[in-house]
Amino acid sequence: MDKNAKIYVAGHRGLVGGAIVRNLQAAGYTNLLLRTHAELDLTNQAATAAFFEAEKPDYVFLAAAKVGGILANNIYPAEFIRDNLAIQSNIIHAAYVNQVKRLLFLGSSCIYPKLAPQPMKEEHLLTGPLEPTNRPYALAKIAGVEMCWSYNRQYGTQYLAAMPTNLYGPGDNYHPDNSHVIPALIRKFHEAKVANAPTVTVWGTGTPRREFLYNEDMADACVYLMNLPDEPYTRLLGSDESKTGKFEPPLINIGVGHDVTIKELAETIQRVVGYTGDIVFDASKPDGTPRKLMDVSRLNGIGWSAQTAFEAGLTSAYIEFAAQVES
Ligand SMILES: NC(=O)C1=CN([C@@H]2O[C@H](COP(=O)(O)OP(=O)(O)OC[C@H]3O[C@@H](n4cnc5c(N)ncnc54)[C@H](OP(=O)(O)O)[C@@H]3O)[C@@H](O)[C@H]2O)C=CC1
Ligand SMILES: C[C@H]1O[C@H](OP(=O)(O)OP(=O)(O)OC[C@H]2O[C@@H](n3cnc4c(=O)[nH]c(N)nc43)[C@H](O)[C@@H]2O)[C@@H](O)[C@@H](O)C1=O
Repeated sequence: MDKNAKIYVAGHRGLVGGAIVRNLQAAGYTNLLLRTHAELDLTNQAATAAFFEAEKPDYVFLAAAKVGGILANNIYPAEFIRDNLAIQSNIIHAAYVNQVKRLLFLGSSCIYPKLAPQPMKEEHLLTGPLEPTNRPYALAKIAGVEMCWSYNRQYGTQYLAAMPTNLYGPGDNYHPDNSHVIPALIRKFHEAKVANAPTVTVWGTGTPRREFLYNEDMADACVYLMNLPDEPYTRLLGSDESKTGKFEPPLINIGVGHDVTIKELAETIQRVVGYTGDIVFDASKPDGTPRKLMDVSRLNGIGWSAQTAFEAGLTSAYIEFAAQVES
């Protein structure tokens, strides 16, 4: 991307979108196109089409989505499938109509089957049933991958779908119920420390395994992918199955390549926060997928790997959260 290229970051106030903006600005990109949800509702097809027609971005990072943790996915399944299908469909089509050069669509590791072999490779997509707690969201994201692939095949576009593992970091959503596990536990341990509470309750059995990537690393991977030279970028764009007979969607996993149990995660956050009480597990809450570890060899093979050590990333996230609640 030229430093003055017009770059649209959809979802620029979110955990990932915010980090992409910081990454681009630090690298000297000056022509960023940003709209809040209130300024442009991306579920509105006409408004999205008019925005693209007026602004004609060169590159698009599609980081706007309806996002939440295991409970939010369970409580609001209609919103998770409807909003995500609408946002991605409106943006991908408007990008094609207005000749966007490259688009990076962000999906999620939950697109893979609940019991996929571990670590999960890109080729494991659509090889088995999905995890029920997030199937509506996962199906929307799978449709996004298929849409990128279809537009690439029919129209020659250059749309790539990146599938991040679970993310965390500064700018996260710390809602007590709707958030993901890391921000939820940072809040729970901090509040228990302040209140001198004897226990903190962690959902589920503590046995599921999760892989976590720091949001600034995620942003770095996104910008790295967008800036790849034609070779290897075009190699990642998938092949036409009707010609090659191969199932090769334009897909790339983004992760760190190792995981921890929720129990180990809780103990690490307990240490980072400095909470001295006990942890109890509430097995009446869902565990979700038993394990979803990404195979990141495709990403490593093109020269990118995550840099932030887990405890250092958790410490930065906690410092930001503590500053927020104290201000
Ligand atoms: N967080 C995670 O652990 C993971 C995230 N992902 C994916 O990464 C991407 C980014 O997620 P994340 O940054 O965590 O999400 P956030 O919830 O932090 O941010 C989402 C952003 O999308 C915007 N948005 C939502 N709905 C609309 C709408 N209808 N119109 C316009 N803007 C809208 C919000 O705008 P506003 O702030 O103005 O309301 C917000 O900036 C998503 O595609 C998500 O599925 C994938 C795996 C894990
Ligand atoms: C990113 C990813 O995020 C979601 O899938 P998930 O990985 O299951 O997400 P989660 O972070 O909410 O939970 C991870 C694990 O942690 C346990 N857990 C313990 N205590 C708390 C807790 O207090 N809050 C939460 N949220 N979870 C907790 C929880 O029971 C589960 O076993 C989907 O949105 C999915 O669609 C998606 O893309």
